[in-house]
Amino acid sequence: MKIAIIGTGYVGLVTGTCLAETGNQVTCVDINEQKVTMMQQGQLPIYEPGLELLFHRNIIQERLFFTNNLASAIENAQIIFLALPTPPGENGSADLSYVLGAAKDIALLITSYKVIVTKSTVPVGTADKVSAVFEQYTDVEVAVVSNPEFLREGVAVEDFMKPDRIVVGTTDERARRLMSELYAPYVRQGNPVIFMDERSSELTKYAANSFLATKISFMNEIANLCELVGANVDMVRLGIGSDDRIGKRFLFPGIGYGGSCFPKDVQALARSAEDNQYDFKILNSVMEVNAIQRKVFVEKLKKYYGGNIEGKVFALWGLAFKPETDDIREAPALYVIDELLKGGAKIVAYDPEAINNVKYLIGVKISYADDHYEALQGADALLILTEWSTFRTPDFDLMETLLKHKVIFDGRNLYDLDKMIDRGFYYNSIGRQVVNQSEKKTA
Ligand SMILES: NC(=O)C1=CN([C@@H]2O[C@H](COP(=O)(O)OP(=O)(O)OC[C@H]3O[C@@H](n4cnc5c(N)ncnc54)[C@H](O)[C@@H]3O)[C@@H](O)[C@H]2O)C=CC1
Ligand SMILES: O=C(O)[C@H]1O[C@H](OP(=O)(O)OP(=O)(O)OC[C@H]2O[C@@H](n3ccc(=O)[nH]c3=O)[C@H](O)[C@@H]2O)[C@H](O)[C@@H](O)[C@@H]1O
Repeated sequence: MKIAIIGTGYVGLVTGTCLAETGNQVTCVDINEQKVTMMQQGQLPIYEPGLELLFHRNIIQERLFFTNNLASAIENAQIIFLALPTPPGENGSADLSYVLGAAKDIALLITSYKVIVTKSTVPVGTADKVSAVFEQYTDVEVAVVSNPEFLREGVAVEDFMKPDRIVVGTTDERARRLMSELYAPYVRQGNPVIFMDERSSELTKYAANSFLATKISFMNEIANLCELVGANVDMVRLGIGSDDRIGKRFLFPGIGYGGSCFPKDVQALARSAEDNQYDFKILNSVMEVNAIQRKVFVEKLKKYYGGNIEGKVFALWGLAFKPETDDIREAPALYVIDELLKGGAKIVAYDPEAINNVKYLIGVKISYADDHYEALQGADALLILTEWSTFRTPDFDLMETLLKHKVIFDGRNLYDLDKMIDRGFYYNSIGRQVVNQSEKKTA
């Protein structure tokens, strides 16, 4: 099939590459000329595990193309995917200007039937708005389909190639046939392509993200309670997760969810409920808990130093909002950095992939290390903010020689409490007892 993808961010580029992988002819369009030039030269603008191999293979085999010329990209395309940003707009509702603007541009160019697919996360009623744009600017027939994306950054290729499910919202029979054909190679193991109306499909996406965010905020509250009552959240997590009705996944407490989606999507759904005179109480609490969680982490740190962190040197392990990505959008690490700097502390940060994005964003206000051990040199404490696998089994002997004090604040619960007791580290994690309180004297 001939496909056009408008927008080559995390979603558009993964979608385009993975659709080319099953034999489709895919042209990706972006307004960012620098990005397009990079991709035309065979360079990936993002870090996403497993993407590089597929990206190069499909470029070499001439199934994957990049351009900033919308007209040439959509001319022969049967299906046009909109993978454009939907950032928080006024009052937190989704800003549809990218999506509706692109719809208008496309409407002014097309000369034959097209299936227009909204891959971006968009509020209920957007398919109708997009259809209205086409009705206004062209007489050519189109079917506007909602096809939300459920991939996770860091495992995006795997998620796209083997999705748990594919949701397609359409009432147009021709579009339904084309979408079934397009996705058939991805559901050969039997996972469903679930067809529904456009509105239900649009809401499904927000409901999924909001439910997952709710799970995380719930566990963060359980973790906070664990600290007060002397329970261990890891044990509670295992205890409840083995119940199939609850499930083992997405029960990890931490310093709050970040990323480009959960924060904006929970907010957008709450806003959308409000617009419909519905007070979505749970969502408001989910957001409140999430905002508090990163503050709790910084407060614990400050309390340890008697409220004064001025001149302290902190080694930060992890800057990305989650491991296996270079994405720092809404990363809790950015909040922590900001608060530490406000308190007069010094920071030496390390992240395997996100360091350049942080350098670009905040520059020389903090120092950067070339590896995680280098960051520890002379630091008063180590702060773990992203659970990269390279941090999981570090050389503790080496850490002891590098750190000025054996103090770790772990926002991701990477280490075993007994091990830290044996090692004599002051170890403060989430929802578990604080280990080796006596070490505090050394700080
Ligand atoms: N990042 C993720 O993991 C997921 C994102 N989504 C949703 O997918 C949508 C896109 O998200 P991302 O890929 O993260 O965004 P992104 O910000 O990484 O990429 C968007 C791309 O669109 C380009 N663009 C903007 N205006 C354009 C135009 N008029 N024509 C062509 N290109 C244009 C930008 O230059 C950029 O490269 C959002 O609605 C998001 O909520 C859904 C599932 C997962
Ligand atoms: O709409 C989107 O953009 C995507 O949002 C999330 O994917 P993503 O943001 O890439 O990453 P997640 O793995 O979901 O993690 C999000 C945040 O939650 C945090 N998290 C996750 C799981 C957990 O148990 N605890 C926890 O604190 C992570 O650290 C991270 O900050 C969803 O998982 C995807 O299904 C969805 O497509």
